[in-house]
Amino acid sequence: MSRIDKMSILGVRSFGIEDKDIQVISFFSPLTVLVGPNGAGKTTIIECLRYATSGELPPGSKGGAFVHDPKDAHETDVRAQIRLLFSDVNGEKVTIQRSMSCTQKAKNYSFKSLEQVITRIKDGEKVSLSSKCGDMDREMISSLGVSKPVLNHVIFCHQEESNWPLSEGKALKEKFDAIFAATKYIKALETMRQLRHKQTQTVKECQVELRYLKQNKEKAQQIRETVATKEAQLMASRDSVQQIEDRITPLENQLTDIDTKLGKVMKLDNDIKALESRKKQMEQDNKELEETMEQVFQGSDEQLQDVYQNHQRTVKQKERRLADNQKELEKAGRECQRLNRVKADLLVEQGRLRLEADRHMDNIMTRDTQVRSLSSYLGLEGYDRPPFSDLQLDSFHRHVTERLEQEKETVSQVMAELQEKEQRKQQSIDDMRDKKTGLERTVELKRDLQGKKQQELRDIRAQLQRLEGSSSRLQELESELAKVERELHSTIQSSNVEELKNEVGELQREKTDLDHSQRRLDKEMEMLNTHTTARTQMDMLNREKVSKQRGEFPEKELTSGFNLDNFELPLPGIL
Ligand SMILES: Nc1ncnc2c1ncn2[C@@H]1O[C@H](COP(=O)(O)OP(=O)(O)OP(=O)(O)O)[C@@H](O)[C@H]1O
Repeated sequence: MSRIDKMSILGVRSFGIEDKDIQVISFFSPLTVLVGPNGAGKTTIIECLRYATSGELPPGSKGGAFVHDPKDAHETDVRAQIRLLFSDVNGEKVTIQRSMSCTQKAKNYSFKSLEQVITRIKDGEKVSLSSKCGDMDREMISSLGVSKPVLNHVIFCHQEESNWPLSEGKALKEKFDAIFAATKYIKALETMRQLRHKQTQTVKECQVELRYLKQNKEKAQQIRETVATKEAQLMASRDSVQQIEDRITPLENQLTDIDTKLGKVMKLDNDIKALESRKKQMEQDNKELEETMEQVFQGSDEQLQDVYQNHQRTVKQKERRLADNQKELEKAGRECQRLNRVKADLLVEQGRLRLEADRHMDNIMTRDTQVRSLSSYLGLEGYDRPPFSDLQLDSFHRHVTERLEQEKETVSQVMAELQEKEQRKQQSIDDMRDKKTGLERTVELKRDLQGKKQQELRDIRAQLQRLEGSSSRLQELESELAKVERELHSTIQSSNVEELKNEVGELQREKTDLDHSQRRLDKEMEMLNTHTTARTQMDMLNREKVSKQRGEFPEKELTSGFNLDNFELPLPGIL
């Protein structure tokens, strides 16, 4: 069984933040009783025990209320630390240290959970485990052998939450479920049920698959047997094929011999047939010769042989002549073809030339017409009746060339004159352009001057308007001044110089005062003008307001006028 030995507290709630403020509480067996007046810190000790063991902060202290108030400590940043020494379920000594900080911000506090360290003594050496809160809480639960809900709701139940056994059914059940870890069992049971369901499903699927696999296996067996039979058949067939092939080879050789012999036989047969037909032909020729023969040669065989040879020579000569003649005939035929082609080309050329001749005639006629018209235009005589001879044409050409030269000269003269004129015009255009630029610049300057003058005029008008108000007062003052000056004059005449000087000084001072008052009055006038404008605006706004209340004006008109937000009220006492 685990047991808590000691706990030190620093910077939690009313516990101080300095090292000297560390409080160490020792716990006794079998019972420790905390006694003290209200606000002494009993609850804080229980809260610290709860936080150290389960990592749970007291209710309502998330914003840093669990840490000593930085305002009380006159610090911006306060650190708190709780250390707990306890024996774990195995009786080994374990220390847990949890730290927090609270920083004072402009409006609130910021709470931060800092380092968490568990230290054990293993084989005489200290082993520290620094880890995140979640891991630390799990480690504490396994070390203490008590679940978190038991720590929070039973052992270190906060006094503010101590009446949870009286809470309503659902919350109570949840608490009990958490304390007795029933939720875990329910979850485990649910998980087991789901697992069982899944496994049953898997078994069913596996059984179905097994059936299929068995069928497949039987099929595979059958196929394997069939394959073996077929392979044996194939082997047997291969042997028989080999045997047949062995027998076929000599037969093929024999067949080749037979083919060769058959070819020879057929050739001989053809020879026989040819000889027979030749024999028949010769017999027939013989017969024909016998029939056509007029007289039978009566000489000897040698004579016949001579005659025959002579005849043969004559025949050969004739054959040669025939061949020569045929060659010549072929040559003549080729020449004839070539000549025909030449004839065709010549015919084409003839047609083309005829066409050209026609065109030439047309050109001549056109030329003559043009010569006639040009001669009449140029006033040349002797070119009225075409056709014209070469002589006539030459003289016409000469005349025309002369006239052309004359015209060219005239044109060049005219061109020179025109160029001269153009240069003069260009010069005058340039002058005009310069003048125009100068005038434009002058106009611009005048316009600027006009603008400035207009501005000045506006200023003067404004000044005049301002002065108009005070002009009457000015007139009064001027008349007063004139009166005073008259008085001064009369007094100078009637008084001595010293008195007069004094009086003059006084009057000058008075004048200065009057000047001041005049300026002040001017300012007042200006102000009055401003206020009059403001009043007019105010009246307008009031009128608009009244009209709006009556619903006379449309929305647009109401919003497009003065903005009431920007409107400044006139100075009090003036209006
Ligand atoms: N954040 C804080 N900073 C400084 N002091 C605090 C802070 N929070 C509470 N305190 C002070 O700590 C004390 C509270 O102590 P605690 O509630 O533990 O006393 P208690 O002995 O349990 O009192 P009770 O008998 O009334 O329950 C009060 O004096 C309170 O003013």
